[in-house]
Amino acid sequence: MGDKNGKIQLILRFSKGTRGCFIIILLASLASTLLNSLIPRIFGFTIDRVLVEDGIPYLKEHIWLISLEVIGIALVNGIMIYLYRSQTAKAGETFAKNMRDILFAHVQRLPMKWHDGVQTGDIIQRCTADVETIRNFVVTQVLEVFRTVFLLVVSLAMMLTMNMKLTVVALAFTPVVVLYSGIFYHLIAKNYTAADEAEGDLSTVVQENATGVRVVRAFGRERFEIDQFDEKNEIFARLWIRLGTLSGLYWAVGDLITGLQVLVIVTLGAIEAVHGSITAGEFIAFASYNTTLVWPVRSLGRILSEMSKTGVSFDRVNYILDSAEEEMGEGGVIPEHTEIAFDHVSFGYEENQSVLEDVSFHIKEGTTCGILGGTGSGKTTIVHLLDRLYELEKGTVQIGGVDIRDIPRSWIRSHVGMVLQEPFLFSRTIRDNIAAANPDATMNEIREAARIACVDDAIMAFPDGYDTIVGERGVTLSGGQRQRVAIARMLIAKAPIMIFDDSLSAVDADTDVRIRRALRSKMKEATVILISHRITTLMEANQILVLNHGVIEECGTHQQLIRHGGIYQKIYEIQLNQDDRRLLSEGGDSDAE
Ligand SMILES: Nc1ncnc2c1ncn2[C@@H]1O[C@H](COP(=O)(O)OP(=O)(O)OP(=O)(O)O)[C@@H](O)[C@H]1O
Repeated sequence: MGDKNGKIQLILRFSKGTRGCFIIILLASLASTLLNSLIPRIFGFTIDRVLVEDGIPYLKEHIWLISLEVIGIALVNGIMIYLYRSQTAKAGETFAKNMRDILFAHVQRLPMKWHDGVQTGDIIQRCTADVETIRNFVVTQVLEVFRTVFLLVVSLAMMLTMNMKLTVVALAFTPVVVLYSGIFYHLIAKNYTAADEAEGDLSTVVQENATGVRVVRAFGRERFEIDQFDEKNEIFARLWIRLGTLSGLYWAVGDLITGLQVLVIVTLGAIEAVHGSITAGEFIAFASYNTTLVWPVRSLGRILSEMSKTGVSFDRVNYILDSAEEEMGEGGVIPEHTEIAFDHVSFGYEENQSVLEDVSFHIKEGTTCGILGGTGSGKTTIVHLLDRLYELEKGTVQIGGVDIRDIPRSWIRSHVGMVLQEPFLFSRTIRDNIAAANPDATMNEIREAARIACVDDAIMAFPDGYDTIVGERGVTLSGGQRQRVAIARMLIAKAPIMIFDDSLSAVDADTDVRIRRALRSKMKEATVILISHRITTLMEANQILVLNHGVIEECGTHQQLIRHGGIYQKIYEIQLNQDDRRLLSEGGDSDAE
């Protein structure tokens, strides 16, 4: 169940803004309990002192006074219940909102390595279902604890004033209920963990299928995916049925024990009344208080079983909050220029994995460096390290002569602009997607960026133009259009370091040339890394690195590499077909050589 202090601190964090509500709820609950506890006493008093032959004459004549008293109590009680319910709703929703806000903000700041290790469905499960379990417990069960304690104390006090012996008998059942509740507490916790995790697995399958629906259709994998879902669904249902059965058993045993207790008290109470140790009115009031006593004991069991679920959910939420956020490193050293240097860098995402091996290169400020390499050769990894998405293990990476570990991450993120091979666009308008990198950008700037990315015409051809919603709720953009919108998004950030990670792979060779031409002036102002499988994309670069299985095999300008006669030259020969010859003659009026 982890560290109790930690949990209390978490509850305090989540309950910000709800403390006033909780105080009102507690007071209303206390008042309501006290008022309710008066009723059996009034009934007992009426039976013993009013309805009997020698009853109080005044009250006999004015019996409505007793009714008035009961109505008054009911009225005030109603107000208290209203306060209790309305404040509970307010506290509950505020509590859950705080929890979701804190979790979402934290997930945003967790390092890439953390995201690599968890499934999306599991994060969703922790941020929704687990939050709901905790909310439910805190606003209903925790308050129930107070109500239960109030009821127990008040009922016991009333019972003790009437008959000590019967009270002791009534209390004798309590340890039994507490003991069996404790046993169920552990059983339910164990089963709830499995059921909750199964729900996370199920969410992952649904989420992956919703995202990858095209792949599923394209490969005719519907049957396989349905079977896969059925299997997870079956496990999920089985675990929840088991949990339900366990709860059913728990309630049945609980009812049996409490039923027995009531039976014993009514029998013994009746015997006492017959012997005259208590009056008839007291017997009725006592039996009534006993029922009220039984209820808190029963509810104590329920609280324990809910607590076991909440403990599991708390640990699952805490797992996210306990994970260290990315250190933004404010107050570090700010580089004065954007020369990039990798010095003897070796890296693997996992232990004993070697993705980059002793990689060293320099990119002068304002120049373009092309990277060519086969699939999985480590090109994107170089970008990840430069953007400090992963921590370096061996060697150094510098920007402007400063080790990137000394540069604030926020500076790096706002000065390194990136376009990925499969860019992600939000389900918002195209305008919002482009402006995501600079919310203050004017419409003119947005259109200018889109023009350079050669996507303005395509956007204007949509009926809603820049207000066209992208993705699930709107227009589906082609792969090439998405890449070009992402290029526009990067341009709007005006980052002095620009990275194009195979970001023209989905556009045809002609458009590739057009975009590169349009980008030329922007690229001259920046330090650029251009990653591509296509030599025509890279050939204008000031230097080109050829990466093979994480090692830099060749380095030089296009002409130097051709002359060198290595891998680059071979790839060049393979790629150089008729079309490319034409493009080379059009686009190859290079600045580099
Ligand atoms: N998050 C990760 N965790 C573990 N291994 C990873 C991770 N990302 C990449 N890898 C592995 O690192 C190696 C290099 O990947 P990288 O993405 O850098 O290659 P790439 O040259 O960009 O490939 P491509 O051209 O196909 O995009 C691959 O073997 C890949 O499986």
